[in-house]
Amino acid sequence: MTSLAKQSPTTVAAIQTCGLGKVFGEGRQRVIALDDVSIELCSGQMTLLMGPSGSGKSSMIAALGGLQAPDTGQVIALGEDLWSRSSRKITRFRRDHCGFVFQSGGLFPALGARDQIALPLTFLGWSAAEAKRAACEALDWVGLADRQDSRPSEMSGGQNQRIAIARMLAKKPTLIFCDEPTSALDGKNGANIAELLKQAAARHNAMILCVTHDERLVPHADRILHIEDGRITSDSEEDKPYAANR
Ligand SMILES: Nc1ncnc2c1ncn2[C@@H]1O[C@H](COP(=O)(O)OP(=O)(O)OP(=O)(O)O)[C@@H](O)[C@H]1O
Repeated sequence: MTSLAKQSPTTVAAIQTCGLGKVFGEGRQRVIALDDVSIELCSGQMTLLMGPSGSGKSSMIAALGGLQAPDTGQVIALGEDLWSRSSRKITRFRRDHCGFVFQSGGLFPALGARDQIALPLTFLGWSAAEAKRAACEALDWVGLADRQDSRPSEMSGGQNQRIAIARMLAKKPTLIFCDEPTSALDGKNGANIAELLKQAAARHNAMILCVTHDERLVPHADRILHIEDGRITSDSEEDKPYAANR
């Protein structure tokens, strides 16, 4: 486990897990999805979580992002014991602090880009004017300020994924979880998305945990974790002196 003592003054543990475990099924169907996972993930860093199919990557995002409770262990998120809270408080925590990006952006087919971003913000209680302003800012940030009214069908896969990222970033989440955000994209668009995420981590001092099979993301990452059979098998921060990673 990365010790807090090794962190530079600007990196703060956004999430710590201790002995995280998750099991599905019983008897011969029993699968250990997470096996005694203890890690710390820092604000301002983009960490890749890599591993073979079925190794536990999505289970990890689900446990850390307040989507699915682990069976054992703790998730300390932003200093609070996430899974000891009521489900209502966990939902509020996700809404207030977490951003998610998945393989297909999950955009609304009928909405233009600005409304894709603004509408969910109004559901969070933002005024229409605030939401519109934040949406325009987010579109500018991902380089699509000139496509405010374009619908998903009028844009490329890479552009739609940038909109999905803008939508996630608009509410300025502190904890960002991505599941295969580049797998549907070609090399250039994949690199573009990776760079946007990395800049987001730095600019908003957010923690980003990104599940991927995509080796092309490796050069953009601050840290790489490998997982197999639910256990963390390597951590780039443990493999070399901490200072060498800066
Ligand atoms: N709801 C579920 N019911 C039963 N088994 C499950 C469930 N969710 C996950 N598993 C099992 O837990 C293990 C870990 O699954 P998980 O989805 O976390 O892996 P993954 O690394 O994300 O896989 P992939 O890269 O294929 O998406 C797998 O063996 C999977 O079959």
